[in-house]
Amino acid sequence: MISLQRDVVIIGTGTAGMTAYRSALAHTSSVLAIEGGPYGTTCARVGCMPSKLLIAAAEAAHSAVEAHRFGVHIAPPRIDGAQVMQRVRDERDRFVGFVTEAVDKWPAEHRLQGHARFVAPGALQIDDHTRVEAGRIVIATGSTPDISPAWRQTLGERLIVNDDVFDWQTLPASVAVVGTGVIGLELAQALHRLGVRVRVYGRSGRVGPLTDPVLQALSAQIFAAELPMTLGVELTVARDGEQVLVTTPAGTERFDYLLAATGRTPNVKTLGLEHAGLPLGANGVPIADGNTGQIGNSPVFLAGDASDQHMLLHEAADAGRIAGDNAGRYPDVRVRPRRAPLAVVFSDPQIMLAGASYTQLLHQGLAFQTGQVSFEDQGRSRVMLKNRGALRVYAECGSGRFLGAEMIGPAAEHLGHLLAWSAQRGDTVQQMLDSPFYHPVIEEGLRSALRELQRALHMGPPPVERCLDCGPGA
Ligand SMILES: Cc1cc2nc3c(=O)[nH]c(=O)nc-3n(C[C@H](O)[C@H](O)[C@H](O)COP(=O)(O)OP(=O)(O)OC[C@H]3O[C@@H](n4cnc5c(N)ncnc54)[C@H](O)[C@@H]3O)c2cc1C
Ligand SMILES: NC(=O)c1ccc[n+]([C@@H]2O[C@H](COP(=O)([O-])OP(=O)(O)OC[C@H]3O[C@@H](n4cnc5c(N)ncnc54)[C@H](O)[C@@H]3O)[C@@H](O)[C@H]2O)c1
Repeated sequence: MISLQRDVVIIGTGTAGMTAYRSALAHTSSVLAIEGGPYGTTCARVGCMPSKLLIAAAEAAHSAVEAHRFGVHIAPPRIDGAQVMQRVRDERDRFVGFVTEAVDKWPAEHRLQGHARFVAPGALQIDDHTRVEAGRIVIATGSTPDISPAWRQTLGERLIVNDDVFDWQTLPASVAVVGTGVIGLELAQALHRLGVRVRVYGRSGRVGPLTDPVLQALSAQIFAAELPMTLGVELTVARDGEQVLVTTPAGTERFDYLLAATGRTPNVKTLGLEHAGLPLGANGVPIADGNTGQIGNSPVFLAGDASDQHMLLHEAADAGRIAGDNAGRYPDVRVRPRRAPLAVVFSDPQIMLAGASYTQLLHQGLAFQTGQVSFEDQGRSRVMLKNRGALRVYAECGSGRFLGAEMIGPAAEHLGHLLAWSAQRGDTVQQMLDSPFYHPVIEEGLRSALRELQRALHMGPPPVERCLDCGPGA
């Protein structure tokens, strides 16, 4: 057994671990980053990037199918599944290559491969080869898909998760997608548009992460119009040769695979936390301060998906930076306020939540008002035949301070940024309305929603129907 001592040890070299490493290095060169799996990060290997590559291929196919609505007639697209998956894997490998190149440049004494677990407070064992005494530790171990053990036993390799999809050599004929959260929605729609027979199964009637009941209902309606869905049911699964049978009260359907998109669990169960002397929550995850990453008063910090908070790339990067900096400077731990919340789903139409969500506002007990725009008749959206969905914006009564927004509709990834930036700056609705709006753009729809909001706050005139400065189509 090799014995090592380091000022700062980071467990996990995903996005959070890599930013933690760089931040800790600013304080000490005695840093060790331990990786139990392949280098390359979840985002690049099996997450954000390959999923967006698959979605991009699906968008290309869908544009061809929809072209006739413009009077442009092209033959139905022929989808070459092998070529689609080849591009997904090639581009994915390129992104992964950028990450592994960065890790390769780290000094060899800063890297160690193996699974880390606590054997005592401040002491880690890596597989059966190394023991490390650490002054400070950052836990950045990420998350893994929740999989029902019973389904795994019944279905064997016919039960798949996102990781498996991005290693396919070609597209299968059929997939049952279980879960109507972010991963389920993005992957089910992409596969459907690429010609795979898909059915989406949901335990609840909810589709996607929107919390505003008006938009949640619209989301369910929009996606159910395109995707075969069976919602609000418990299902049973069986295996028949190389096929999966999914049974609900609505009947039994046969698929090549069952894709579990039923949530993700922080990777903390095999960390030996019972030996770490840390305060743990009911779910077994250490209780950390979101603005410092510190777990209790200990020299141990938590970052990224492992914290079970905001499982998003930019949040993992920020949390890693904060945790690494504080681990490096410990005991001089500093508070780093977090950015305004922002989440985007890359479905069509896209979904976004910026600033406080509707549900958060209800829980906070703030007096707020709502403005809304439908994209059905919105000028630019209609021009592009992207006129589905709605945006709802929220602001505080009395001050007129913009608080947040939720949306399903065109260009939500871009509107989400504008709105998260406004929420972070603490803009008032009036300040937002005083900003420039070009014509004809989807942002004019935002202006209509803000005018309605300003009126609901009793801070502005009644909005003019079919407003003149918007040209035809608000
Ligand atoms: C399909 C999919 C699509 C996504 N799309 C988006 C998106 O579009 N936008 C977005 O913002 N987010 C997206 N996400 C979420 C985003 O990928 C994650 O939030 C982010 O990658 C988490 O980074 P992390 O550093 O916490 O974890 P990871 O990158 O998973 O890193 C954790 C590392 O710790 C290692 N590890 C675990 N346990 C140990 C141990 N005991 N010892 C040593 N090493 C260990 C693991 O091997 C891993 O390398 C997506 C996720 C998925 C699954
Ligand atoms: N665009 C993005 O930013 C993006 C994309 C993908 C993933 N992510 C991140 O990854 C996280 C995990 O995604 P996810 O989709 O796995 O989780 P999720 O929590 O978003 O959704 C899980 C869904 O599965 C359902 N479910 C759970 N058990 C079930 C069962 N037995 N039968 C039927 N339905 C069941 C839940 O009701 C829920 O709707 C996301 O919350 C997000 O933070 C982000």
